[in-house]
Amino acid sequence: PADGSGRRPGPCYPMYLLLGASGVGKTLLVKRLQNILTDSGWCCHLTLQVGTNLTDLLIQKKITIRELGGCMGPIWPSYYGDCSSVLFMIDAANPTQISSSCVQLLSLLSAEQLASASVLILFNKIDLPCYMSLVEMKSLFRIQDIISCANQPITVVETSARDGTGLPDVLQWLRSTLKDPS
Ligand SMILES: Nc1nc2c(ncn2[C@@H]2O[C@H](COP(=O)(O)OP(=O)(O)OP(=O)(O)O)[C@@H](O)[C@H]2O)c(=O)[nH]1
Ligand SMILES: [Mg+2]
Repeated sequence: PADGSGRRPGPCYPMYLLLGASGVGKTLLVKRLQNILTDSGWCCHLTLQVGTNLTDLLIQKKITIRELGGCMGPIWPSYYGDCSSVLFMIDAANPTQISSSCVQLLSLLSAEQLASASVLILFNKIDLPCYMSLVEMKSLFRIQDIISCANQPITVVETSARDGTGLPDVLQWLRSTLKDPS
């Protein structure tokens, strides 16, 4: 039984990477997704590892989400080989972080190991009054150019991990990535 006691720390597939700068809301997102799934009768299992959070969610089948803290940015690429899809989170209420997030996003999109990964970009914290709208973000961030130049299928969502806005879209994206085998 998968009760966690004798569990090896190795990846369970499919593996999703959850990336983004420090404090954008990755850990809260995963907790919220777990709560939504648990409330609707699915079971979840959370494993904590040093520096990385591994979360198993049951969505039709079991998937594993590995959160890599923003402070681990330099070693993100060492996890690319394991993963089938990427969730990249941006704090829409923190304009000063956007250009560095843009650089991180471009570098992950150009990584050879992620060439066939599905990518979900989350603009989080849209509950805050100072958040930038998707229209503003798109022009600042040139998201349209990034999407059309990338080889990966990219989906963009606006979320609030705090009040739950957009989280059904995240779950729907997770399900959709399970449907088309990549
Ligand atoms: N207002 C608001 N606050 C949020 C939202 N999502 C996360 N936060 C808050 O932002 C802070 C950082 O959230 P975390 O989930 O710890 O961020 P993280 O991306 O996991 O950060 P690292 O693990 O350090 O990389 C916490 O105080 C959260 O409560 C959101 O959608 N809206
Ligand atoms: Mg975290």
